[in-house]
Amino acid sequence: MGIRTGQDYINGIKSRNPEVWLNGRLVEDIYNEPIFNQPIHEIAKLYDLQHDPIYQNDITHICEQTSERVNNAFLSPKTGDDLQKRSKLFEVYARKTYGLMGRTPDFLNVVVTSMAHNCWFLDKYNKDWSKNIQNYYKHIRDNDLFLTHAIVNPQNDRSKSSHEQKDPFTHLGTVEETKDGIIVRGAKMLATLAPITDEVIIYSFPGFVPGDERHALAFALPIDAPGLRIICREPVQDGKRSMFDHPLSSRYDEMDALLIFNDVLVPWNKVFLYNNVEAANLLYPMTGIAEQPAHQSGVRGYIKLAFAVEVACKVADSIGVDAYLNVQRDLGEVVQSVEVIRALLRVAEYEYTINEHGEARPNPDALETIRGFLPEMYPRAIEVIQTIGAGGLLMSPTGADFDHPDLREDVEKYYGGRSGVSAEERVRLFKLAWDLCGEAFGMRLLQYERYYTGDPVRKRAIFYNKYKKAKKFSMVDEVLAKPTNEGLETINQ
Ligand SMILES: Cc1cc2nc3c(=O)[nH]c(=O)nc-3n(C[C@H](O)[C@H](O)[C@H](O)COP(=O)(O)OP(=O)(O)OC[C@H]3O[C@@H](n4cnc5c(N)ncnc54)[C@H](O)[C@@H]3O)c2cc1C
Ligand SMILES: Nc1c(O)cccc1C(=O)O
Repeated sequence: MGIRTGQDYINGIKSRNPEVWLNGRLVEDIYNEPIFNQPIHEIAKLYDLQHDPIYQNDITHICEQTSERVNNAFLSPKTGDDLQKRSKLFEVYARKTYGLMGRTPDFLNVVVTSMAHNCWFLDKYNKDWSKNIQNYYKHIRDNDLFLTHAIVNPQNDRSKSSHEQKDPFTHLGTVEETKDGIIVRGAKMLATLAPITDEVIIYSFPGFVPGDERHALAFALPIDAPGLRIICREPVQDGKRSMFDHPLSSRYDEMDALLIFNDVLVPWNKVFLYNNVEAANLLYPMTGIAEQPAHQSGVRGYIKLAFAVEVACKVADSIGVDAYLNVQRDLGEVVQSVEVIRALLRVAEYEYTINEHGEARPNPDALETIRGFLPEMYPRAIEVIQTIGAGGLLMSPTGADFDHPDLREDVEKYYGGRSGVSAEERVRLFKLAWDLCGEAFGMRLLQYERYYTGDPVRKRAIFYNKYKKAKKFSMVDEVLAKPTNEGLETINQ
């Protein structure tokens, strides 16, 4: 089949009936559910880009194995040029969604591509796991599927390991083996976009300890697998909000969900790892599924930060406050933060390495530095929007006020910006800014940047420890090894 259109994607959504709970009710029709409908259309637009002659060559390629056109997320990067092709895809998708949708189809398709490319790792433990991931990769590539994932255990008691939780099946685990596959029970979080995807892949961040064997597993399933329950977080919009009043939250809200597996059968051919703590802990560091999606996150995060910074600059300009030194300083700072991320991305993409398995990997230090700083830079950009927009962010009238003839004159007079900025221009800009920096939608976007990659505190600590091992701080040793009487000898002669 190869690349799908937006309509193909929508037809897929309509053909399935996952068990999705939203606000205490079972959603009967995912496509027509107002809260999901617009985000479905935003994803569909990305699928359509694959057929758009302006974008097609930038985001797709002809598959060597099938001679069909497939998305660049399925390209196993072997050269720097391949990394560039991927980068182009990430940038196109991110620009179309302003970086606000983090888990567009490219993200997990890159994860599975990397796992399959590094099947040597699974091969060491079990040849079937390795074969299964390779077949799964072909399945999602050739059917151009959209995946969600859940790699974190629910937060019940973080001071205890999986097998120490009150109920042994709080964290997802295997109940039994059957001739058809494994039966799994328990929960996993936090599956972004789950209700509007085709399939789910389950694996874990490292952290299992001996005793956790039943929880150490990886597999994939269709999103409507019998027994899989999806409980959505409270929506940040009702699906009926006006695009005038909420230009971002009405379009780009990515629903997040908890996945509960009520004795779900995972067929053997979809099991990628099972009953093995060591393999489950090494999957993330060994198969490129940290670095390859971090490239997507880096490009997407760059666009999102650049977008927030543009909003800050436009808000300042629209009310003439960017004439003040303090405002210029803040704007200069956040513009520089965008430039820092842009530069780091170039380092990541050009200082790549080819590993012994022939896979091109972007520079991990640069990507990890992005992952370290974005959770600080993005909230700072949001703070700058809040500070510069100040009370005006809360004062905006609604689109309905603009439409009412009795209010028109007041609205035009009192809501306009600096000379040349009409009331409608300014109000629409401020509403967009408020979606980003004040609404629940914007706060979720901020929380996403803080936590999408795991706990930033522990990530930084891991980075430091690796850096220390690799660099050994040899310049200091070198200078200290110099003779302490070097200069004195010549002076005394
Ligand atoms: C908007 C959003 C979307 C997301 N989408 C996805 C998704 O699609 N798929 C997915 O799998 N995940 C997703 N995530 C989840 C993400 O992977 C986790 O939020 C992240 O890994 C952090 O884990 P946690 O939220 O369980 O926090 P916790 O690990 O519970 O941490 C909570 C706090 O306790 C501290 N803490 C906890 N344990 C320790 C420890 N051992 N040592 C020191 N400090 C500790 C942390 O520093 C933190 O401050 C998403 C998260 C967000 C916010
Ligand atoms: N956050 C990640 C995820 O959810 C899947 C794969 C990789 C990551 C990551 O940031 O490393």
